[in-house]
Amino acid sequence: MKQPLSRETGFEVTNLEELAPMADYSLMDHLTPDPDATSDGVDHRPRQVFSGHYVPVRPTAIETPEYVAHSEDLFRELGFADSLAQSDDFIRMFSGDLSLVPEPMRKLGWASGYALSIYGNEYTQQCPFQTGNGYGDGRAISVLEAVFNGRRWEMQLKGGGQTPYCRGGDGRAVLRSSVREFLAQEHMHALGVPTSRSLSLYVSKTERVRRPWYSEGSHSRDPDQLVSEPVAISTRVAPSFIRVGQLELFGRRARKQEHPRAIEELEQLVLHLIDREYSGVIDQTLATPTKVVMLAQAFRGRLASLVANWIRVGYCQGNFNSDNCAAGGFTLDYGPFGFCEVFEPFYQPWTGGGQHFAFLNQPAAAEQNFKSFCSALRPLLNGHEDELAQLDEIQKGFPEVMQAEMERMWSAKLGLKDFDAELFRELMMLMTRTPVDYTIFFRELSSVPDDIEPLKQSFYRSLDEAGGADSEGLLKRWSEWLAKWKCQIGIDGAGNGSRLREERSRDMKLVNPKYTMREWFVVPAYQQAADGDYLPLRELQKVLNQPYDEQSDGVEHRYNRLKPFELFDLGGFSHYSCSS
Ligand SMILES: Nc1ncnc2c1ncn2[C@@H]1O[C@H](COP(=O)(O)OP(=O)(O)OP(=O)(O)O)[C@@H](O)[C@H]1O
Ligand SMILES: [Mg+2]
Repeated sequence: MKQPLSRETGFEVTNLEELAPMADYSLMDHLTPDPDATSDGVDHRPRQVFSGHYVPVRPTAIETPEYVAHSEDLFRELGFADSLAQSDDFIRMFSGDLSLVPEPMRKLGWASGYALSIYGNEYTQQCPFQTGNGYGDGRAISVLEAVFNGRRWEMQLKGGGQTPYCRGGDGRAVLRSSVREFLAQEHMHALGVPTSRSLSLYVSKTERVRRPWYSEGSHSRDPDQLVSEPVAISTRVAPSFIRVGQLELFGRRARKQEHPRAIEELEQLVLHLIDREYSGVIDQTLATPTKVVMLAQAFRGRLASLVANWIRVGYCQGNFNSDNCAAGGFTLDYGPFGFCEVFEPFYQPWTGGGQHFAFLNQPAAAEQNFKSFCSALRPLLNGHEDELAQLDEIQKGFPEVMQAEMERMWSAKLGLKDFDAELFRELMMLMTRTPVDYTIFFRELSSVPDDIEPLKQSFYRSLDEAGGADSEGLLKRWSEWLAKWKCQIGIDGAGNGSRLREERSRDMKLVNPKYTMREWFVVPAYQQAADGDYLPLRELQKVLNQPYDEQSDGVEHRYNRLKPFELFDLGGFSHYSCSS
């Protein structure tokens, strides 16, 4: 039976009245609001925001909201009863209507500005004013900060209507993209990858918007039609939503001395970040320059580990700009992402993304974001030569730290104590040339097979075919590789069922998931959800939330499968042009 986890309170939260006392808006109270914002928060026009950390905004509720799903795991962690997700006042709040929330909850949310760097290059033209002052949360609005079971969380609606940063966009998210983000966040959490979390998902029964998307069976790279889709609001949860891009906005303003409080606003934001994301590792009483150096060091470690984890589970972020890079070192912004099925080193599901954000280029993209992060901090170290030199060293050391994380990760995936570069290189070659399914291959390998027969389940072409399909002699090379690998993991000659072999297998299965979020499972789930049938989505949610478990035969039969050939190169399945 499920235990209520709310240890402090000893009961599960079943309605907003019980939740309200946990609200604590320290961000709104300690950071600076935009001085030009209207007090009622209904100023939704695109405009320039010159200073302040956030704009108070009233979300625009979606019409006739209906419950789609919530995260039972997160609800349990927060001490919420599952019934809360379908209670009227909770649905109202998390579908964007704050007008009736009980005090001390507030009827205003907040949106933040951020800057954009793409692969380390600063951009300002992406906002309608060409200054960068109109860029930020265009459709993300935080609505609550609260402390549950001793942990502080910020809750943010995605698709909650226009903000001053909307750049003329409608501020909405469609059900399709909301389902993808909702499922992916909890799947990543279950995979053990740091991420923003999913709280809830509500769809409008009547409100729709038009978005470019693919017609059925389209092989076009770009969407070939405009489709009308239901709007939805998903709520995501994290200790903070501070992005590298947000630090950059304030860093750039400080660097250019754009207004008299620019440096102070940068410092406030950095201290807030430390408080929210790094309080366990950075002592509050230290002087700011020391804190800044420690922050860079801590973020470097988290970012490198995060990206190594992405690669471990086959995740490609797709659009790893600085504004999609959370300063807390977790995954944020599930837009044009995808999970690698056929192993391709440069897998990139987003057609607009380019190779620099492709699967195995993510460590290099992370390095660029880290460079942007360090540049944003630098104004705080003006006149502190020692700390500046330390920051430079930390920045320079990124590739080495990243490489060490990658080697650790590959070693774990392969059950090795130490990284073996030659064994790894040969494997990459075989995986690419065969080619294999990334998830199925590593999971099958985790069973420590006697020969390559079980591994063939992951092959996307049958090398056994008559007619010279194996002209490169790959099967022989696979067998040789397997023998070498077994030798390296120390089970060469160890019989089936030997203790060592069992141990290796168990450890490898803890890092090599069996189930992954294949887009062709997700497409029918969001299509049926658009027709009002949410059961397929909830079934998929259950499967993806236990990715390392064997699960039932039925689940295995349906979900542990190679991508069907007819879905290759299909728009919306294999690639997408945008995500909104
Ligand atoms: N429909 C929309 N209306 C207003 N702004 C939008 C809309 N879609 C995207 N934006 C804004 O455009 C920018 C780039 O979009 P991107 O796809 O990176 O983010 P996103 O998916 O909206 O959100 P996030 O990064 O918050 O997860 C963001 O600042 C985003 O807020
Ligand atoms: Mg984004």
